[in-house]
Amino acid sequence: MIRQELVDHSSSSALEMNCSVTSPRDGRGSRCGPRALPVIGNLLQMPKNHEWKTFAEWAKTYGDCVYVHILGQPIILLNSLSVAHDLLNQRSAIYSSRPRLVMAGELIGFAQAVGLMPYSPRFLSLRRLMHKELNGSMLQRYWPLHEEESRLLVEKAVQDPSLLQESIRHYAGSVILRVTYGYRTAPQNDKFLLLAEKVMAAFSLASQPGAWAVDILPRWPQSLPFFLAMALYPEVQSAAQAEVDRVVTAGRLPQLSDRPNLPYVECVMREVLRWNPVAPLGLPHLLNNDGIYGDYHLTAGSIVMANVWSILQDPAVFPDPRQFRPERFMNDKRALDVATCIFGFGRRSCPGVHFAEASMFIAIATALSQCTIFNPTNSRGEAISRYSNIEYRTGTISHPPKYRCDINPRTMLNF
Ligand code: HEM
Repeated sequence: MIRQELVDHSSSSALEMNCSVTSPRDGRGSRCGPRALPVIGNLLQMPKNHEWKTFAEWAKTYGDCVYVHILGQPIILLNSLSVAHDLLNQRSAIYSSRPRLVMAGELIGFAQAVGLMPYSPRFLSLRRLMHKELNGSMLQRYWPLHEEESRLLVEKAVQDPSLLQESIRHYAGSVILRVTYGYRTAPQNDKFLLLAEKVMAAFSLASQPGAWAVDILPRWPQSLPFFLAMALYPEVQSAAQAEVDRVVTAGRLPQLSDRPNLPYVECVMREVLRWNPVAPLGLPHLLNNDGIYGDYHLTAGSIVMANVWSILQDPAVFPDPRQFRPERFMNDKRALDVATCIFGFGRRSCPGVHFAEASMFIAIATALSQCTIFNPTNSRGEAISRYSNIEYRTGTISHPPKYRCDINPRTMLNF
């Protein structure tokens, strides 16, 4: 994934990083990343998939701040929350630009997308606009829309579970097209949704690190892990359904105004986000001034990536991290704080966080109130269990592999 991007960067000025960390105690120098070859640097060591796992392994040898370079482009990999917080949050004034994506940004034309823009006056004014539109009381305007689209999603899922993944994609695209253009999508084969999907696919091909195109078609691929988690953990599903049934009186569907009264469902949503983060390495930041951090001298022009996946798998904060356990968020402020890194850092953190959470929450609550999800199978039709090795797809956006599950309507169907 990084390779493509780094070729785009190979023309950048000779960037140096003093990565030799001298221990103040014994004066011996130690390296802070895998040994690099002349010119190509660490190109051959870069993993081809699931980079976040390799980066977490490197951290065991080289520490939480790992340095690599490819064709002269320095890359700093942050593998713990404290380092990511110190640099990307505390020093966000100099860690908030974006690397230049020649192929996706300039050739294909995504350079004007907020998510890819360098830190500039134009970027700041667009961020301010987004903030106004996507925060506070403004968000409530979208509640009826989220509720209606969630109902349609669950209705479709119950009608034909084999189309679950398509229905979720349709849901995500519909919400955005309605909010952005006031356009209502057709139930099937909507021409604009199909076009948007093609654009996303082209962008993904052009440059994986930027495959987010976040401001064009933000997605909720997290709804996919939700259905999978419920099928794998029926006891969680029952507990969440019991809470929904207690709060949402028979004859109506959940609403976003019910959210404060559904704390367990809230924890289910947090756990869905944590369990397999949608963007395991977030989006790359660019350091635009030299900086000193402890023994490290970090040079302007370095790409900085936080390993969100390894932060969210830290057993000290999330015991048994591979298990889906919403209870871990009940009354645990530290776990809740750590989990905020799912939405990124500092001045580039996701401006759509509250919008995204509202949309996810109501889709989850509606599904829990209306259906039971069970019997998960893989693409070969074999049963999968919570102990199966479910390898998520690699890329800037990490999706679960194709799976199927059965979805039965519950007795009180309110559509
Ligand atoms: C589950 C859903 C979502 C997740 C997990 C998510 C996560 C992220 C992450 C990790 C970043 C990069 C942050 C960084 O660079 O430090 C980001 C950026 C961004 N997100 Fe989201 N996002 C979600 C949904 C949304 C939605 C619904 C919107 C819009 C309504 C949105 C708009 C954006 C924009 C515009 C950026 C670029 C910000 C910038 O570069 O300054 N996102 N998001």
